[in-house]
Amino acid sequence: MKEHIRIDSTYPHVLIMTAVQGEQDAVLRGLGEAKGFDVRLAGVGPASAAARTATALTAAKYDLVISAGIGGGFREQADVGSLVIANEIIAADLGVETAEGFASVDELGFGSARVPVEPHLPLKLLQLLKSTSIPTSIGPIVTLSTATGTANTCAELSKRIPGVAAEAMEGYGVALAAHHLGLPVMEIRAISNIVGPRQRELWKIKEAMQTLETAFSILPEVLHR
Ligand SMILES: O=C(O)c1cccc(C(=O)CC[C@H]2O[C@@H](n3cnc4c(=O)[nH]cnc43)[C@H](O)[C@@H]2O)c1
Repeated sequence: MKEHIRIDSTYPHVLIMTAVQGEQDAVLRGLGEAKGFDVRLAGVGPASAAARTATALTAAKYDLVISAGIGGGFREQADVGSLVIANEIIAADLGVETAEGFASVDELGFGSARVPVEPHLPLKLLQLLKSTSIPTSIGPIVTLSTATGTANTCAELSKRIPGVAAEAMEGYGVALAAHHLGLPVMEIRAISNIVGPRQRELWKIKEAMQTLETAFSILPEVLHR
């Protein structure tokens, strides 16, 4: 008789938050029959994401929370078609403007605009993604309530946050709700466009959804399932 070896997962119940339905569908296609994952809609922007993640976290017990979807990549850090896994999730517009420039809530002493991520999982996912053709990088992902639409804002963000790899609009909200409950977090973004002057017609949404699907087909293996 075949012997079945059971490997207990450190993360038996995982909550995945996506902004919109298309992203949710891509993640669900990737996960396939994998057990232990709930994929919920966060809505667009950090406030909606925080509120809806907090609601989901009061309704059930989870061991890991992931913000996932498409995102903008910073030139020379993350190309369209690539995947970025966060090593830090940063609310890039949470602070004040001063005559000397932007000052974050950290500098003002009002909490932190940065949420640390689970340190081992990004590298494990990166390693397993080597079996695919998806270029993958690990770096800071910023959350903004207003998506960047000019070269000036893009340059300012790159200067202020060294190595910033991607931007999206929900990560910090999802991460903060999880962090308040002591839960580990991740953010995974499939790059649909380059951050800078807004050129919506150039966004490669279909390709980014395919990248997202592939990443989530690998994730159960990363979490030992
Ligand atoms: O038009 C569509 O078919 C479509 C399908 C799925 C998603 C969208 C979105 O526009 C989602 C917005 C969502 O995407 C993130 N995102 C993507 N690129 C950026 C960016 O350059 N800067 C900030 N956010 C970006 C973001 O998280 C939004 O929630 C459309």
